[in-house]
Amino acid sequence: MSKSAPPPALALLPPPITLLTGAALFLDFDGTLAPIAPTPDDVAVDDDLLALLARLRDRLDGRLAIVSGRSIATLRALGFGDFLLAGTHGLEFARPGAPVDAPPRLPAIDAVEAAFHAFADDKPGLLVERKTISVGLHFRGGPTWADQAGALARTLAEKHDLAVQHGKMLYELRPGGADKGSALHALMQCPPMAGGVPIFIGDDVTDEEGFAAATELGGAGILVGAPRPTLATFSLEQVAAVRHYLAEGVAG
Ligand SMILES: O=P(O)(O)OC[C@H]1O[C@H](O[C@H]2O[C@H](CO)[C@@H](O)[C@H](O)[C@H]2O)[C@H](O)[C@@H](O)[C@@H]1O
Repeated sequence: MSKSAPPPALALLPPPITLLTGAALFLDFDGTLAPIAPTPDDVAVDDDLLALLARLRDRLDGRLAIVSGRSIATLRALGFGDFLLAGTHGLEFARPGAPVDAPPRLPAIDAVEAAFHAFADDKPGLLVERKTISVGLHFRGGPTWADQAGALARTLAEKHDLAVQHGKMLYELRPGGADKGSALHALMQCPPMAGGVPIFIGDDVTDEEGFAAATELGGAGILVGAPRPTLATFSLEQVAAVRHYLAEGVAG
């Protein structure tokens, strides 16, 4: 987690298009490249988005990576197989066509998954998301369960020595020791990202470490969504604005 507390909510300016010149671009997925949907499986990636990202990556001499809470297996299934990827909040990495560099799935994650199911399965609207090396408890369809879901997540995290990742209507349990900021630092050490100015675009609290890391290295964060306390420097109001901004970057 970042050591600096986010400042109070301010209305931030949109990023200038010149910010993309020489950028090493780090893009969150859910809520940034694709609108938030009722469930994780309701999200699809369209060919226009993949083509736009491929053109932008070429323009940036390869310096474009997807940095997501989704697992790399899921990112690849969604269509991002040709891109440099960091998955599960900075725990997994993969280059196009190469094996995934990730820690093993811990037995504790299976135990948490069973406990999540025991809690959620008789409660309409709750959803347990099985992920490669983590597990999520979604309450978007049952928001009245938010407090109990959070209490359960924290109890299980302490019992099994895992990290709690709070997302949008989601508690996820995963091994600790990484976040999107550490992912950015790691990717900036080697080609193709090394030598660029890091720009991180994201919408969620899980993206704040990415904003902090990009800023530390002389770049900037771009928050997607309404004003809130953030370490980002700029903002774009919604997914459509992100795609428009990236398209402007391709056009130069
Ligand atoms: O880092 P991201 O790429 O933003 O991924 C974060 C989590 O995104 C997904 O959950 C969120 O999006 C879902 C689909 O829009 C939505 O239904 C859910 O309420 C959100 O929390 C994904 O399911 C998680 O695994 C990711 O960690």
